[in-house]
Amino acid sequence: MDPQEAAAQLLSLTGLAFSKMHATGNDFVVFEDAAGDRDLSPERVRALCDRHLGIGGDGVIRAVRSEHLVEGRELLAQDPGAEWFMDYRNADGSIAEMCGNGVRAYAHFLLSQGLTQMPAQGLRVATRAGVKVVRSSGDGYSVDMGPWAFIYPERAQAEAMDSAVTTQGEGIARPSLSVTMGNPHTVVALPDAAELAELDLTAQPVVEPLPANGVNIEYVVPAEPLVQDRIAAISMRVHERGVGETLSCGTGICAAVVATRHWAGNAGDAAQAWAVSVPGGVCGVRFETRPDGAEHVILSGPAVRVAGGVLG
Ligand SMILES: N[C@@H](CCC[C@H](N)C(=O)O)C(=O)O
Repeated sequence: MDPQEAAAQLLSLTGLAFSKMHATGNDFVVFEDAAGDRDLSPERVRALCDRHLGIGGDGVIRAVRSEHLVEGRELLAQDPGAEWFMDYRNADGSIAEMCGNGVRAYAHFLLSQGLTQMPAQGLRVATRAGVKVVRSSGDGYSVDMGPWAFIYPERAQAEAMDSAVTTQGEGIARPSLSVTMGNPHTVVALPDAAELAELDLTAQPVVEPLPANGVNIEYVVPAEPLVQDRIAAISMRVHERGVGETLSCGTGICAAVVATRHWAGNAGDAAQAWAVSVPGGVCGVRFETRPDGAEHVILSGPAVRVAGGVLG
């Protein structure tokens, strides 16, 4: 970003109190705007997220009372407990439907700033991908991320692959599987940890076909054997839509588990839970089937408030 432009954008936010949060290294600038008065333009988001000229982050999260946003009011009408809306923006200023690490960081922000308390049945957070329920867990927070779905269900079921991903510096298109967790993901399996470590994710990988609104891309290596002591383990790196490579992506972790389980067939059925290692730490994933038959993905992991400050 141009330094003068960044300075001007930050000046326009003078006095804004913020927290710097992270969840397995996926980092966010989080602030309260209860009444939804702040114009969170893409330029302001880019300035806040700039790692040299701003605070630095993979995204910005604005805490708005649901009643003050059109999307929030719609959710509140069905779910009066969803008092706070997570307004999530990627570092490039684009809007994303959902953020699995962000929602844990957001819950931790609301609780640590005294903006809400943890109800016995869990904290209901309104997002553009619906209401998510966050609970305290042994490793920090767990989130019911809702049901998963294949983006191209027919191809996914018939061929277990539905798209191809070409990564910078590689002359091959690798087969992949596309999953929505409210936001879009394409998952690629790699044979071993060395290939995962060597990937060049400094440029946007090319995905064919590209989902209409772009996609996050996860590269996974399943443990060998996949399941030990009823825990399935995978390692993952991610290139996030609107950001670039990040140290972790919660929705990406869920999508990676869904794809790996699909590929593993019976071998994955023995797993009670999944442990996903990313450069920023480890998250847990498990599945829960609801009475209506829908299979929900439960994501768990830490959330940390690193620091707080005031702009200007
Ligand atoms: N890091 C997030 C996902 C953030 C949004 C993503 N970049 C998108 O555009 O969909 C996560 O933890 O899920």
